[in-house]
Amino acid sequence: MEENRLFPVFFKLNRLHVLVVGGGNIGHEKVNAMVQNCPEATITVVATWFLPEMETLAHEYHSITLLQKEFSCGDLLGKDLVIAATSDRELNHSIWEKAKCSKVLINVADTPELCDFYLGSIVQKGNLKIAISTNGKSPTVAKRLKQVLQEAIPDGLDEVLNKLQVIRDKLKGDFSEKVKQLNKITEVLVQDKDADKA
Ligand SMILES: C[C@@]1(CC(=O)O)C2=NC(=C\c3[nH]c(c(CCC(=O)O)c3CC(=O)O)Cc3[nH]c(c(CC(=O)O)c3CCC(=O)O)/C=C3\N/C(=C\2)[C@@H](CCC(=O)O)[C@]3(C)CC(=O)O)/[C@H]1CCC(=O)O
Ligand SMILES: NC(=O)c1ccc[n+]([C@@H]2O[C@H](COP(=O)([O-])OP(=O)(O)OC[C@H]3O[C@@H](n4cnc5c(N)ncnc54)[C@H](O)[C@@H]3O)[C@@H](O)[C@H]2O)c1
Repeated sequence: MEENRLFPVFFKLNRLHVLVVGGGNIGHEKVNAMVQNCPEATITVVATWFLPEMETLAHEYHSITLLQKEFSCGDLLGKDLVIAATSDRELNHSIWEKAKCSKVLINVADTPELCDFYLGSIVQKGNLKIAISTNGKSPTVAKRLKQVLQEAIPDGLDEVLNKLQVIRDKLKGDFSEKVKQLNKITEVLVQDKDADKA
């Protein structure tokens, strides 16, 4: 079976500055995904025009800055991540070239082969977050799986996480003893249901 070799990480977008080039449907979708996860995400969007939905989003989230202009090299200065989401394939390619020269990580929305990272489909329940990737095969399946998991994960799990944090902070002893105790307490989460019935 073919394997997904992407390595998931969870960015703290309030500590990074993201440049999005393109203020149309896809630019809006990507910016919206970022602020839904991190309302303080620092995002600059450069585009020759913006969808009204993008303008509304920028009014709602003050860490979004809209710059109505053509993309230029200088837009990359001080940015940690870039998303090229214009409708112009050649332009997207040239943004990629410039980002590579500047050693900035880039996602090129119309060319998976040029992406240093993909955005995932995201399940969120309180403190829990699960990011899904289909290796770029089918973002629609990722979206559907998100809906399934969102329903399947009980709301009560967040309470479990909060209680476990309290226990974790209280546990004394050396590191391996702490790990042993936490594994014991959480054993119930992976207990075989059939074994319970027996
Ligand atoms: C998960 C999600 C996150 C997000 O965007 O926030 C995401 N795409 C979503 C939706 C979606 N995207 C597309 C459709 C239409 C149906 C279809 O074409 O399949 C739908 C469905 C819909 O909108 O309902 C079209 C599309 N997408 C890409 C291309 C280019 C290509 O494949 O060549 C094209 C063709 C463009 C064209 O034909 O013009 C590429 C990528 N899309 C990815 C992520 C990355 C791979 C993730 C993975 O590994 O699975 C990757 C590689 C790069 C990236 O964008 O990061 C988000 C779900 C949000 C949610 O959870 O609700
Ligand atoms: N990755 C994904 O999830 C995904 C999904 C669907 C489509 N796409 C791809 O994303 C791309 C964008 O699609 P869209 O629907 O958002 O397009 P769109 O036409 O709605 O928006 C294009 C944006 O690019 C901007 N732009 C164009 N030239 C520019 C320039 N020189 N400088 C600055 N901004 C410029 C425009 O001002 C506009 O804001 C398409 O190539 C499409 O194939 C990706």
